[in-house]
Amino acid sequence: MAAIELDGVTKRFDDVTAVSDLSLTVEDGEVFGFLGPNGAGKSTTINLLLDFVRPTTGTVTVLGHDAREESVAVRERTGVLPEGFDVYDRLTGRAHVEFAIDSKEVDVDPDDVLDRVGLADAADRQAGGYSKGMRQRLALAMALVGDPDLLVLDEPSSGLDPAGAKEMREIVLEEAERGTTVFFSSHILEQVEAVCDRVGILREGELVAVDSIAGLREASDADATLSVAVGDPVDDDVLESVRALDGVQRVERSTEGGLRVGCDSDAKTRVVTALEDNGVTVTDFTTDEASLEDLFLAYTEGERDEPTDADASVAADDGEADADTTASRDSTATSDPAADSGETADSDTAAGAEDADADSAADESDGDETDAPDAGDEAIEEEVQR
Ligand SMILES: Nc1ncnc2c1ncn2[C@@H]1O[C@H](COP(=O)(O)OP(=O)(O)OP(=O)(O)O)[C@@H](O)[C@H]1O
Repeated sequence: MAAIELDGVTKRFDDVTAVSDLSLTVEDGEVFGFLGPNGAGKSTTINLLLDFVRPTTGTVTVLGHDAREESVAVRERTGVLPEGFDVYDRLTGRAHVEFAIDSKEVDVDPDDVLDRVGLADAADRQAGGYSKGMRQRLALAMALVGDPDLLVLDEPSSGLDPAGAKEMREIVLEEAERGTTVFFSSHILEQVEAVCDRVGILREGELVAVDSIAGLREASDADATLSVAVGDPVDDDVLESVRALDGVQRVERSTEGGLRVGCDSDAKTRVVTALEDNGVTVTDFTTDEASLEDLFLAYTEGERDEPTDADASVAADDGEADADTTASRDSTATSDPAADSGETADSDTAAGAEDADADSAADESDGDETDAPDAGDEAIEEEVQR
């Protein structure tokens, strides 16, 4: 069974189309990275999964439940780390987790959960004194309460330093090993490379690619830079003939007297052959593959009418996790500060996700947001009073 299934989902806010005709399947147990630049529609998609916003058209199925009709069942089995989560300064770490336990109505030892995220020693301290990394781990602890089948993490490494991001990554991987499906968003490809089986790239509300990072890299026409060492200096006319080759974007002379050629991956052989055909002795050549950042930009910037081989219509059908990428789950997952939060899931949503007023959601028929975060806010404030 698929953990998440979006079928032809469009979400419009007045004249803004936040998500457009999105069809996507995330398999059970998969770690799926959801990528896109600011405003691409990532948070909106997450809010659609949780019934915090409702699709204008299309259907959303989460853990086999219709996200609209059975949002309570979805939330019972889903842990959420919202973008821009912040703690309640006066509450201890344990009180935060106890709040999540009460909301989910589960019988769990809060210290066990805090231990899982490495906060056991800080359980009795007020969360206002926690570092950014500790706050994120606390948010994750709240999301982990009740061993959810699905973890939804919106920019989970937001604002963390490399060490904090590494810890977050390790916890995500541990959860994945327990069989939890993880769906998380980021706007930086490097952050998800290590932990994700597959990534989906969203651009202006549209899914432009779904694949493993290795698959994306292969399919992308992001430049590689070819460095060619030559026996004798290359004449200007030879240089021009290389520049004119199909798939070559730029050619320059290197300081060592050779050439540096920016070209599509599949143009490398043509460059070397053309040089040799023109009597140039190629003594060595090396290629620098496009960086992850280049790759991300190749999918999210530039002309829209230059689809890559891994465009969504091809790749979205590929429901299986790519074995190559699964094997490479061991690297980074960092993120920028959540300065851009506040569009949707606000700081109270971690609590609110479990506590969201399902009736108020169900009462809404026009597809606008529900006010789940406030429900969580009030309840946690009551907790403070006690
Ligand atoms: N409640 C709303 N009302 C009006 N427009 C909205 C609302 N929520 C989102 N949008 C718009 O929908 C688009 C997608 O926003 P969304 O927050 O989903 O993007 P995102 O990919 O999560 O961006 P970021 O990385 O900045 O968080 C944006 O143009 C945004 O302004």
